[in-house]
Amino acid sequence: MKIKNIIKGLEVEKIYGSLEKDIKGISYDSRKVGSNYVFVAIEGFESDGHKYIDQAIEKGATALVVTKDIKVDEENITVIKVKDTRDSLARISSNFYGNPSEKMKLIGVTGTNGKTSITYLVKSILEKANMKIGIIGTMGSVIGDELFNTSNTTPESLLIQEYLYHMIEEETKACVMEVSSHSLDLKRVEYCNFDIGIFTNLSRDHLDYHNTIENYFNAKLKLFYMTNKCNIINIDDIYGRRIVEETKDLDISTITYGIVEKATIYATDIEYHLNGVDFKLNTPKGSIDILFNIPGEFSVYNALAAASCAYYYGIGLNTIKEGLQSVKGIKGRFEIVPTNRDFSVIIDFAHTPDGLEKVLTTIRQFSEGRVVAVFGAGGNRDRTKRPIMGETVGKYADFLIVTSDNPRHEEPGRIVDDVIEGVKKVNKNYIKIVDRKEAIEYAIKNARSKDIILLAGKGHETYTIIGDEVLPFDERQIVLDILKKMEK
Ligand SMILES: CC(=O)N[C@H]1[C@@H](OP(=O)(O)OP(=O)(O)OC[C@H]2O[C@@H](n3ccc(=O)[nH]c3=O)[C@H](O)[C@@H]2O)O[C@H](CO)[C@@H](O)[C@@H]1O[C@H](C)C(=O)N[C@@H](C)C(=O)N[C@H](CCC(=O)O)C(=O)O
Ligand SMILES: Nc1ncnc2c1ncn2[C@@H]1O[C@H](COP(=O)(O)OP(=O)(O)OP(=O)(O)O)[C@@H](O)[C@H]1O
Ligand SMILES: N[C@H](CCC[C@H](N)C(=O)O)C(=O)O
Ligand SMILES: [Mg+2]
Repeated sequence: MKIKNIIKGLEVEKIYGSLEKDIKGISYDSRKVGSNYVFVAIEGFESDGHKYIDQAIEKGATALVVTKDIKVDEENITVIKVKDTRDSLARISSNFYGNPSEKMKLIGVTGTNGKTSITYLVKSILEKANMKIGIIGTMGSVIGDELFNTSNTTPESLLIQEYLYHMIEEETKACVMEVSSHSLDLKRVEYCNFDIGIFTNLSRDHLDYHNTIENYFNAKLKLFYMTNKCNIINIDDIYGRRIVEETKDLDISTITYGIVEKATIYATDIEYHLNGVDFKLNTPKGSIDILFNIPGEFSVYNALAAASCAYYYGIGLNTIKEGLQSVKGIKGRFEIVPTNRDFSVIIDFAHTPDGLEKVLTTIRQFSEGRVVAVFGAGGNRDRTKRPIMGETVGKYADFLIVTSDNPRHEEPGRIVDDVIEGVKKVNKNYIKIVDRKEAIEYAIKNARSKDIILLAGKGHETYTIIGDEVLPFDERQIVLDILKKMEK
């Protein structure tokens, strides 16, 4: 594609050189530049792409998108100066891949907890309505039958556009994408043509990045100004009600959902079980009973969000029911590990105070023995949530094993101490075992009859991140290995 076509709609400050060159690809990482590429220089948090321009040219870049005045020795290099290279990356990536989001139904899901869960529920329902649907999110991107691992929940704009392009090629005409607050702030989803935006809830997380809850909320709010057709909002959440208020003058539909407040789509007759939750799904077009296979009130909210999305697309209640009920479970979300013993082990991705409260209160509803929690907090992430996580778990569990969860570049023992600071506030029995494998082993070896052991924080992850290293760590396997060892 010619440069002049790639930069359509781009706000340009200055251009040097020809716009007639044919471009084969785009990269914002000098190490991944190929022959006849555009290199987009981004000033990041750790480094500055402008420092790597020479390397980019060496590797074959023939055009540069920059924010700084730079001197290029080579002739024949086109330089395009812009105000914001993250925004420009999103614009040119969308152009390069033929603006794929305009050719499909794109659904964005944002909020602190529940995004991944909802994407899989939406996929299940839409598939029952014979729509082929892709996913972009924490557990990777699903295009056709293939899963592509991504390191971010919402990848960089270039990758989003590439994935959407491949979805179109595969005749997947709908995509449900998790839209993180970082991605909204860092313009990864700019120029995405969203049909629908779904809001789950907002609670404490990511203050390392946003500093205040208000900034975090404002980042999420952006999605609901980007949508073209419908906003789907949980109005039992105070921030959900604010979104409805803030967007009330927009010329698009709003569907509200909830259990407590009077909403468009709501649940009644909720009956909780350890293996799921039953409820009546009520819509303006009628009601239907749902037997949902993931337990907890939070699961009712996730199901309502997904049902609202299907409802907007005109999918009938029976199909919605079929789609929701055919989800037998989602990896790492209230996943019960078979132990064949008289105690239970549950793996769950709760990694925020709210997520922990939700999953622990669900377990408490049915526990006959002790509730034992093995958990920690991630390194190089929000520190302010750590003591609150400790306090929350202390409130709802009977015994706490405080351990590590992806220490990244922090000292694991110190992260554990930050969590314990909160545990101490509630005067519960706890033990500090920094090594997570040893912590799990301790929980299992000391399990009593009818105990429920919750392994929280890692969910679907089958690795642990120490420094920059990603090492294998699959809790399912670890539990099974410990049980086997105990049999000997
Ligand atoms: C804080 C943050 O989001 N940082 C993201 C950001 O990195 P950065 O701006 O710091 O990049 P940098 O390292 O300073 O480099 C600047 C530029 O120089 C370039 N470079 C660098 C070195 C080199 O040799 N050559 C070169 O060209 C880099 O490619 C980059 O373009 O841009 C990168 C490329 O898109 C992201 O991978 C990176 O995510 C990091 C890894 C991250 O951990 N992000 C987390 C906090 C995040 O985004 N999380 C959310 C939410 C999670 C959830 O709750 O679900 C998510 O969506 O994943
Ligand atoms: N609607 C909800 N409200 C509160 N907690 C929830 C909800 N849904 C799920 N959870 C809890 O949060 C955990 C993470 O759920 P999920 O992966 O769906 O969230 P997410 O928003 O995608 O998280 P992330 O920001 O890491 O991508 C679950 O394992 C569960 O403990
Ligand atoms: N997407 C979330 C995942 C957290 C998972 C937990 N295992 C951790 O490492 O903190 C984040 O990056 O904050
Ligand atoms: Mg997710």
